[in-house]
Amino acid sequence: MSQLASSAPPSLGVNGLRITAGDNVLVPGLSLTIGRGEILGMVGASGSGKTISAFSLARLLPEALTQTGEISLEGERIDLLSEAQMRQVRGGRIGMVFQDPLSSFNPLRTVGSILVESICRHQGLPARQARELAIETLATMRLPGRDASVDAYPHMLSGGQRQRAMIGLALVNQPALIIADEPTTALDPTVQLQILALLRHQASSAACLFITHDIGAASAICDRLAVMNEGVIVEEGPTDQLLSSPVHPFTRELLSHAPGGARFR
Ligand SMILES: Nc1ncnc2c1ncn2[C@@H]1O[C@H](COP(=O)(O)OP(=O)(O)OP(=O)(O)O)[C@@H](O)[C@H]1O
Repeated sequence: MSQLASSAPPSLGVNGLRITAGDNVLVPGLSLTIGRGEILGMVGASGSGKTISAFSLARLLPEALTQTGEISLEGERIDLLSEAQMRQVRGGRIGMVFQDPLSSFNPLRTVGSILVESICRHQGLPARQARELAIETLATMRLPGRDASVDAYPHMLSGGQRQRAMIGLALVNQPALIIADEPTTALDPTVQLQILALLRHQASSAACLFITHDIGAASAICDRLAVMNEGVIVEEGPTDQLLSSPVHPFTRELLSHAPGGARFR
C-alpha cells in the first residue's frame, strides 16, 4: 500500500456508537471502519441491532431512539453536523438501498424524475443534463429501453428492476458510503445474484455496509464480515477466513443454521 493510501482516512469510521431507547441499551458501543471500495457485511440474528446501527450512520433513527458516538465520513465528523447539513449528506455522500423500493419510491413520480431531482439537488446540474445522467445511470443498471425506464412509474417495473433503479439512485451522486439493508431479500434467488453482482461492480469506489440475514449473499460480495449479537460485534474478519474458521460460538451457531452456507463462493 502506498504511503498516500495508508494515510487517507477510511471512507467510514465509527467510534463508540451507542443507541438507547430510554433506559434500554440497544447498541452499547459500536466501532468499525470501512475503506474506499470495501464491502463490509453485517450479519446476525433478527433483532441484533443491524438495522438501527445502519440507520444511525445516516442519523435516521426514529425519535424514540437516541444515538451518541463518533461517525466520520472521509475524515469528517458527520455526527456533529446540523440536520440541514445532514439532508445534504443523505442521497449525496451517503446512498441508501433498502429491501422494498416500492415503499421508498414515491408512487406518483416517475423513476427518472426521482433521479433528476436528486442529481439537481446534490450535483447542481441543469435539468436537461440531469435527465441525460438519469438515463445513463438506468442503462448502467441494465434497465431496459432508455426512455421507457426513465419515464416509468415505480409500479410499472418488476421487483428486480425497481431494486436496480434504487441502486442507481443510491450511486448516481457518487457517494462515499452506501448503506444496503437487505437489498435483495424480497427477490428470487437468480435475480438476487444478478443484483448483488451489479452492486459489487458499480459500488467499486464507495465504502459499502451490506446488512443481511443471508450468509450466502454476504459471502458472494463482502470483503469482510462483522457478526452482530445483541448490539455487539462479536467477531469480524475477512469473509473467507471468518466463514472457514469461525472462532466465536455465536458465529459458529449462525453459520450452522445458514442454508447452503457460503454457496455463492
Ligand atoms: N423505534 C424503536 N423503539 C424501541 N426499540 C426499537 C425501535 N426500533 C428497533 N428497536 C429495537 O432495537 C433492536 C434492534 O433492532 P434492529 O431492527 O436493528 O435489528 P436487526 O438486527 O436489523 O433485525 P432484523 O434482521 O430482523 O431486521 C431490537 O431489539 C428492536 O426491538
